[in-house]
Amino acid sequence: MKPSILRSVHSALTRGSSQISRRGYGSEAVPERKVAILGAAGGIGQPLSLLMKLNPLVSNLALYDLAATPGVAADVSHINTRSEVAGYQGEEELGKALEGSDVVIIPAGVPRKPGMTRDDLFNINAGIVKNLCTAIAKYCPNALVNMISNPVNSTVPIAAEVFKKAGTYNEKRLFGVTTLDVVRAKTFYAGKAKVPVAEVIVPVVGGHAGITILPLFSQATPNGNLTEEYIKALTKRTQDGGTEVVEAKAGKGSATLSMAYAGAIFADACLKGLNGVPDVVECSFVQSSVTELPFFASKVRLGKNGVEEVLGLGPLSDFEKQGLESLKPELQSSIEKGIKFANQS
Ligand SMILES: NC(=O)c1ccc[n+]([C@@H]2O[C@H](COP(=O)([O-])OP(=O)(O)OC[C@H]3O[C@@H](n4cnc5c(N)ncnc54)[C@H](O)[C@@H]3O)[C@@H](O)[C@H]2O)c1
Ligand SMILES: O=C(O)C[C@H](O)C(=O)O
Repeated sequence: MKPSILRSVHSALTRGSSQISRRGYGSEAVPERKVAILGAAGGIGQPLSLLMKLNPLVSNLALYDLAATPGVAADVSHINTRSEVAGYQGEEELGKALEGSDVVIIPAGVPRKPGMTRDDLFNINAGIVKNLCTAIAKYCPNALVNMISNPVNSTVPIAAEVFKKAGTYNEKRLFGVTTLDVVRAKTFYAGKAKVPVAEVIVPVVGGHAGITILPLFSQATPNGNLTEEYIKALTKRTQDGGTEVVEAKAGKGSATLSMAYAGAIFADACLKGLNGVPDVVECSFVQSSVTELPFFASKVRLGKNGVEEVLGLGPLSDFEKQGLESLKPELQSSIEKGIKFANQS
């Protein structure tokens, strides 16, 4: 990697600490923050471990998986950045990995193969998420939980039910990570609108599967004056972005590198919020009253308690209004499926 590229990756991930410095703290005064990654040896987990090791807001990085974490942790720990890295392997070490965590990121679970929907992962991943969340409730009940494991539309409600049963549920602290949808929407929009990708802002709302992913290109900036035909094509490409990668990988999994990038951006936003950086806003799938659905992705203001404010949808085009109505039945049934699973097993 060219030094200039490394510098921009580093600066994208360090904006939080520089804002803190500008607000009167020395870099040594950045608070201690422990981040745990569950599924750290996987396709997402490894590059995400690397990116979180580059984040100066992290003081302790706990890498947990069923196997192979000693190697990943030894490797990542040689990088000369702030955080101390520790690897934890097997269920008996899960408690130690979680204790004291401020943010827990969960990419544990199986990925799709061509021809599968995210819901086809439910039977395996629902149980994994349930067990991990049971441990989170026990060992770090106040952590912010960043759920990456699919199907996110169901795994987030599962986590909520597990936390409710344990008496630790706080709706401000549970997030479905939908940042990859935003990352894709920005990239695809910039390409078509011929605007600098670094300047693009596009909210993506709804959920994280097929038509439940609703990019709001009518609110995209800079304004690219795209025709309705282009907007429809961009919407479809964003909704099918995960499938595009699954097909290109031809049986070798789903998005890992772009997801690690997206996961690192979202975790960084959570850390900035915890540290009191103002105006940190990201889209996320959270408990919501923006629509009649109990969970919904929209812009969320992050702060010292996690979610400070769930922001509304803003003005929608007719095409987006239609998309919103069409996604509701599928999203509702995925949410109900998660709730039912958590309460029956
Ligand atoms: N939210 C999103 O935008 C998004 C994007 C991409 C992938 N995903 C999802 O992320 C998940 C992981 O994808 P991947 O490509 O990294 O898969 P992977 O198979 O490469 O890695 C998953 C890792 O999870 C580990 N694991 C399994 N059960 C575990 C348990 N009980 N405790 C701890 N670790 C456990 C495995 O050992 C493995 O290392 C999948 O469900 C995938 O669909 C979500
Ligand atoms: O598509 C998948 O299965 C993985 C992930 O949800 C994605 O959007 O890339």
